[in-house]
Amino acid sequence: MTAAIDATPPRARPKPLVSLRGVTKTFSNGTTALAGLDMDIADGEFLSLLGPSGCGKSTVLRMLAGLSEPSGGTIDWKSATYDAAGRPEMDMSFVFQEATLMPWATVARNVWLPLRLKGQTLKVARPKIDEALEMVGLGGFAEAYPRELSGGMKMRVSIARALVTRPKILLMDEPFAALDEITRQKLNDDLLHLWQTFGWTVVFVTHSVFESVYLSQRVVVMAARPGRVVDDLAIERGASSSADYRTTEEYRVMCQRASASLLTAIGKGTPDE
Ligand SMILES: Nc1ncnc2c1ncn2[C@@H]1O[C@H](COP(=O)(O)OP(=O)(O)OP(=O)(O)O)[C@@H](O)[C@H]1O
Repeated sequence: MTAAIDATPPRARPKPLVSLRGVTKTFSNGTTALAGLDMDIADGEFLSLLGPSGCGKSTVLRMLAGLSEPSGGTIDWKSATYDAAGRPEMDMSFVFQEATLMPWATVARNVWLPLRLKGQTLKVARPKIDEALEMVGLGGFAEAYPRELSGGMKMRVSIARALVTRPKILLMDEPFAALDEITRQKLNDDLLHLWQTFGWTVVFVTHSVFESVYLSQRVVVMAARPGRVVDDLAIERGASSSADYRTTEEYRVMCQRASASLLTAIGKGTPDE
């Protein structure tokens, strides 16, 4: 006789790619940027860090990238190999708010940079450069110079430069904050499409409620002084396609919830239940 099978197993939680436990960061001038951060980031997840200026969003990103060490607590990459200095070797790229392109170099040569630093010649790297430029919709601009490009196109080059190493993890620090609304929405759509196609893990820092809810599966809301997590919202997108989602009731409700959390984070309200 077989044992009865529970027909309602608990919902499987995705395996964490990285776990942060009790992470603190105090700078040498005494500023406590983070006070005891606990967070799991799942493999393949699109997670946004949303919060007011100074709540430690960039500090979290920099620590994930290994550019800054925590003062306390642990950052545990579950399946990483480690380099000689004890840092995890991850297929990871960083995109900053500024495109930071070399003005004297063509688009192709700008995108080449990370591979050049790994010792690849332009000739060897070329197929990967062209592939990355195609991915961001700049297939015809390889020989253009940054001065010939709009702000949105420069950011696309910056994203192509991040993608040229074919990373599995993308860390993005307010990449679209300086762009006009229409360009930003277009880049949001294209980023979402790329994420849906390639399944990277994305950690995306933003001040924008609308952007965070539109892009993410999870929005982690942070508060400042000291930096901490105050809410963790799962975004259920349902069946809406990208473009339609912005006009749905689900989107409006989630934006309202994230806004309420953000207002709480800056001390101007209480979150909705
Ligand atoms: N190198 C540093 N030395 C001293 N203090 C720092 C340093 N870097 C950041 N801070 C401080 O740590 C706190 C968190 O900074 P962080 O840049 O992570 O915040 P943020 O949420 O990303 O802000 P913003 O949205 O304005 O970019 C802030 O008070 C900031 O002034």
